[in-house]
Amino acid sequence: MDYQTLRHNCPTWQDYINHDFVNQLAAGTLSTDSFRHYLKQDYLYLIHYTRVMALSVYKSDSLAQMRVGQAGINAMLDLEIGMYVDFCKQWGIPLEEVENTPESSATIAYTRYLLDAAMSGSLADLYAAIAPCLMGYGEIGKRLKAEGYQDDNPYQSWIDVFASDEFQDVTAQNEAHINTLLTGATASQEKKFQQLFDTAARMEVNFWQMALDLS
Ligand SMILES: Cc1ncc(CO)c(N)n1
Repeated sequence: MDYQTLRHNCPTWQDYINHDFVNQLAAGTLSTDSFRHYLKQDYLYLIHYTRVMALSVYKSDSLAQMRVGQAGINAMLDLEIGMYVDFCKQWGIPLEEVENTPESSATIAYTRYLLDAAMSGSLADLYAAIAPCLMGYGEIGKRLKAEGYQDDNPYQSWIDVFASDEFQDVTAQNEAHINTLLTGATASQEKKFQQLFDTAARMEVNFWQMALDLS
């Protein structure tokens, strides 16, 4: 089994990648309220996600596996969370306000699901569960870049992070890593990988919808 098989078999993948939130953001027409809501919830999400990445280091057997986890942690803390901190500055949102925002149900469901999968499963299970997150945003960044950018898009720096060579390098490294981890799995292990992947992708759709609904 490999990453492309998981992606291909996932029933909600296209709903995730082509969600209205993403298309409105790319067109620059997304309401600022929705983006603000997303910004705060995604910041909270990324804190938990980084903890999952740290668990990937804990579950690693080799230095090479640990380094993949390390690159993921760096991408979160330096690239993604760094970008949100900049957005907060630019939009006049104090960081304490973000950190004290109550988590939405969609945020709690997704982050705790990932943490549980990471804690209770194998390293391969962990990567099957986090693959939609990292790989999906990489795919979105690549697509938006290929489609060409709108002038004066207030959300351009969000797109730039996911379209950047740095982020694309991390996703390419992760795809290779996932493929190695999934190789030689038994049928029951493959079933579990797909379930983890599909559930996470479903939660990604809910996450975009939460931002559009301000829920
Ligand atoms: C909900 C969600 N999924 C994926 C990413 C990409 O890391 C993100 N920032 N937020």
